[in-house]
Amino acid sequence: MNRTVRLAREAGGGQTRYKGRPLRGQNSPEGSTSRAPRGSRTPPSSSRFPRKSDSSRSDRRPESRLSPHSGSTPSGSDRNLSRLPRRTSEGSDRNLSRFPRRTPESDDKFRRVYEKNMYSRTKVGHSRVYVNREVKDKMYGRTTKAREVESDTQERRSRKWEEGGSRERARGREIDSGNLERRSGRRDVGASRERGDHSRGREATMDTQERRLGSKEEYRERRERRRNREDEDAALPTAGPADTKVRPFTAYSPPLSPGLLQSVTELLGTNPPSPIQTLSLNYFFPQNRKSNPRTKKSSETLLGAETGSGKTLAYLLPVLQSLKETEQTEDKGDGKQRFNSPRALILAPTHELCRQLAASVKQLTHIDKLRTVCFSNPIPKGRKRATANDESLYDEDVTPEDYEAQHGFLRPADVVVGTPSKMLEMFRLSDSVEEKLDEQGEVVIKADYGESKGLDRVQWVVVDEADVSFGKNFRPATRALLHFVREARLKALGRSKAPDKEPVPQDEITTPEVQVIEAESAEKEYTNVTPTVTDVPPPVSTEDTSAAPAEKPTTTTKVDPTKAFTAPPFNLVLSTATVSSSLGTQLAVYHPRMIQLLSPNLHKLPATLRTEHVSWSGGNRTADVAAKIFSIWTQEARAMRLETGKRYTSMDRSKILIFCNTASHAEKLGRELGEKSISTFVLTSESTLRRHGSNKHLEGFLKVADKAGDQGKIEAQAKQTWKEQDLEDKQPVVPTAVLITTSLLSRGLDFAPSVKNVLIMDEPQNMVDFVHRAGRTGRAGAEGKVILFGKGGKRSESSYLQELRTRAKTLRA
Ligand SMILES: Nc1ncnc2c1ncn2[C@@H]1O[C@H](COP(=O)(O)OP(=O)(O)OP(=O)(O)O)[C@@H](O)[C@H]1O
Repeated sequence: MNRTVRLAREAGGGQTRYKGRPLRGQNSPEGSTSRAPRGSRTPPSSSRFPRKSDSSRSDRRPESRLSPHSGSTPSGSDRNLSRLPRRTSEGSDRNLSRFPRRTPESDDKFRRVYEKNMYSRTKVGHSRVYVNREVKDKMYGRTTKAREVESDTQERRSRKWEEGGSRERARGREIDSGNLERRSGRRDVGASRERGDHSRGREATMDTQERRLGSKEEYRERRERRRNREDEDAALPTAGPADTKVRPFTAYSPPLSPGLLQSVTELLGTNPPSPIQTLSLNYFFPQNRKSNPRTKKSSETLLGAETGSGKTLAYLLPVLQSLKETEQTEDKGDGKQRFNSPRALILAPTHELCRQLAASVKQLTHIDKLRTVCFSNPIPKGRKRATANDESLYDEDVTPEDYEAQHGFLRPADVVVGTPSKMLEMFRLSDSVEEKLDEQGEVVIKADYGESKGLDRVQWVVVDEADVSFGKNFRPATRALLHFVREARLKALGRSKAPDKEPVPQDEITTPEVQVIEAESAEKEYTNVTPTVTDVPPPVSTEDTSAAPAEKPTTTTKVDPTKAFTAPPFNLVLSTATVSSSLGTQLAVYHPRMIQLLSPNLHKLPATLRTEHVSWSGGNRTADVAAKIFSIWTQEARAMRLETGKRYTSMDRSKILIFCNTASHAEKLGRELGEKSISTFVLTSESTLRRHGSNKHLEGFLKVADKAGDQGKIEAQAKQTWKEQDLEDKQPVVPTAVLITTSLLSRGLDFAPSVKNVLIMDEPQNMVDFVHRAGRTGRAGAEGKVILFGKGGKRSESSYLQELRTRAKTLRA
């Protein structure tokens, strides 16, 4: 016999296994009470395999596992063969009745399979030998942990196989007995089994299955019918399996127009869609999906995904595609209608974000030519600012008339971007909106408004940063605007009479077929989206209770439960990185049918974002911040020298974003860092720069929504300018690399990848605030770091910060 095989037998035991279970004809080597130790090859005990008596088991247990180098040959191959199950006089009958007869061939086959599984071929010196896996692990330094994991997996598989087997057998018995009963009228099925009449059982099983399933075609037809029925039955919003297979953007064209596809390619190159984009595209363009598990129409959708995950594109693509598709039909009228009103409204909480979103829309539609107006870009075309301080051109002073006359929404506008209150003002809906509780404790939205203009064609309303827009400060304006759009749409659809009482038929809405998806795995670690009884605001009704003055009527809008549950006559899309408990409550009460598309990493920090906690030294806090900033730049300089051998200049410094809690604190920090030769730029809600209607002052910090590579070009240009100035002035010019701000800039803004560090100086107000501040870096797979100041000994660190530190760890993706 071949030497290598002999070595193998010596090294191992005589237990014969196949895929984690003992081979047929062999009794389980496991003891009746003891469980197999981890890492051993013993299969879990199973009633399927009869156990041997203890004495016979001890015979079979290997004394030692030997190294192939030991050269000792304990009792050789014969001994191993003798370990194969022996038929004891007491067990043999039972074995014979349950298993096929053992033959030399079958024994040989078992041995081969056993060796294949237990042993592996390896090279020792110049010869190839079979060695026991455990020995091999030791030879190659494989860790016990790795072995344990593998062994656990095998054990699990083995158990699964056993369970599956027993289920199968039970099912077989059922069918078997039923069939036998029918065929021969015999009730005593046990008798036939005792006689070993298994062939009849098998036949019966096959017969029954064939009769049950019918032909393949019949089966498919039935399956199709069942699926269709499920589609009809699926109540909204039901969870269905999400189609998360990543396809390139090109796979969505059509329906994505070639123009949009080209713009996306210019922006992202060949990058595939992010997970939330895949969810969204599969949902809004279901015709593209191969599997179509459950589809149902819905006009309300929530997109939830971590910061920097590409939610903007996730909602813009379906909206812009839909606008492009319906453009033809819209233009068919008298040719003028299109110019009267926008077809999509995009709401965002800050002017900075509105401007950035508008720039993104413009970039995406520069080929398809959809017109975009941003109400936060107030300077009318053709007018130049007289002086830098020309107050008349600030945001607040731009009137709807200005827009109408020179810039505005009465000219072609497919998409309008703005904050909710600016929209109300520009559409002449309201100067003031407030939410109050009336005497009965019901929520009342109070608004003064003029004639509702220009909202009758709105097909899409997108609410970005939905948890802020539906939060305490913005809710009255957002809800009021949604109310007015709804009214205008119903009027346009000829349903102005008692609109609150009857639900709006879905067919009248240009809603695409949608897939109902809810990612189960979404972490809701620190927010509770299920409203509690105390959370739920009182129900809503619309009722005119106050007499309206002739020109500017005042309407008190009560929220009405019937109205709250009817679908809006337009598509409503909310986008957020945090589903806060108050947003959850709002959705449960006002939009119970909303479909939620949630990325599995919702409420997690981006995977590429690192977190650092820094203690205060106990002295001047500004000095600590300055020290941190210099240490960041010093590290960068060292890394650059090592990697490229080049000298690190002030132009090479990465950008740093610092968050404070108040405007005054931000201003003070800016001043003090300036004294330490750190050039900073401070932007808070009180800064006059904000009112100039452009994001120019944030240039270098914000990402430019333009062709891929343009960001790099812009930064290179900026560096060049600095260098030229430097030469001209013969003065060292230090570009501003530190932006100090408050939570104002923590929402939605897409900062450039050069913003690599975010410093959180003051304790964020809550976890949501922390997630958004931290999320300004580490975006779209770029590296980033968030540094949270305030860590100290247990005494100096507030309990809140301690909690935040612990939770930040759990937020790792
Ligand atoms: N598929 C993609 N591949 C690579 N980069 C992408 C992709 N989609 C979007 N991006 C980029 O990711 C960045 C972040 O996108 P976006 O601003 O939409 O994130 P977000 O999820 O809205 O973040 P936030 O929650 O902070 O608002 C943008 O610069 C965008 O160009």
